[in-house]
Amino acid sequence: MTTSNRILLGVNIDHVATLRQARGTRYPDPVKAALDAEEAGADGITVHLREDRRHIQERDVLLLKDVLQTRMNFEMGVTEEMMAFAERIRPAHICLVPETRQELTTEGGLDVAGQEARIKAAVERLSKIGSEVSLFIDADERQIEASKRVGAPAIELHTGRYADAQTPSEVAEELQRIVDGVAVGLAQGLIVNAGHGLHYHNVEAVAAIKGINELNIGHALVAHALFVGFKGAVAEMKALILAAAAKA
Ligand SMILES: CC(=O)[C@@H](O)[C@H](O)COP(=O)(O)O
Ligand SMILES: NCC(=O)COP(=O)(O)O
Repeated sequence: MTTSNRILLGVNIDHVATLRQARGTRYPDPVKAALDAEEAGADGITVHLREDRRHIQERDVLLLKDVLQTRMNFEMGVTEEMMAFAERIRPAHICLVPETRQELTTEGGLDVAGQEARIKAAVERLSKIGSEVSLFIDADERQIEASKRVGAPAIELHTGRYADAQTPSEVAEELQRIVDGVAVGLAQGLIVNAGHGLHYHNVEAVAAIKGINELNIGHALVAHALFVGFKGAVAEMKALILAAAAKA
């Protein structure tokens, strides 16, 4: 089991694109946000090219591919269209996520256990282009073990339920679910990332879980950037997670 306190910050820039798409303008440019994030200490840049193109567009992904100094984590649904696009851009990391048109945001984890053959085929196909494939799943032992069986080297635990928890006991219960999930993932030899709904006020407890490789954070950073600028928002988050991991 990894016991190192090293933790990485993946900055998700989707919601810079949400603001742009709201008016159909050329600004704000998520590519500029990515470069600013890198300057402020981001270890990687995450983008989710949704089937409905509500925020990130192909143009963003293609430009990022050329200009990123760090690495791209490309989130995608398991569809033929996305598989073909990923084969074209060959991102360093690919995270397979569940997607439905009506959802406001990604509501739950990918059901790997319920569709092992399909996910295994996708992992095999995407691994051939040299990408490290991770599966965005709930912190559920069954899903983590299935992720190992389908050959994914990495998982990203969905922290949305923890972020949405209201009472202290719910928060503690959801945090424990993530702590347990990390332990199961590490015991399976998986790289364990986490993300979704993480904010300045709830991130430290997750960053303090030993063995987590990377946190992917977007919405809270973009919101805070309105008041302190994108570089400031990223630098603040990075300092917070590094301090939390160092104290653990
Ligand atoms: C897969 C995931 O965790 C999502 O957070 C996504 O990356 C953000 O985009 P949405 O807000 O459109 O769900
Ligand atoms: N995979 C989670 C992610 O990239 C960021 O999610 P959020 O911070 O925008 O909720």
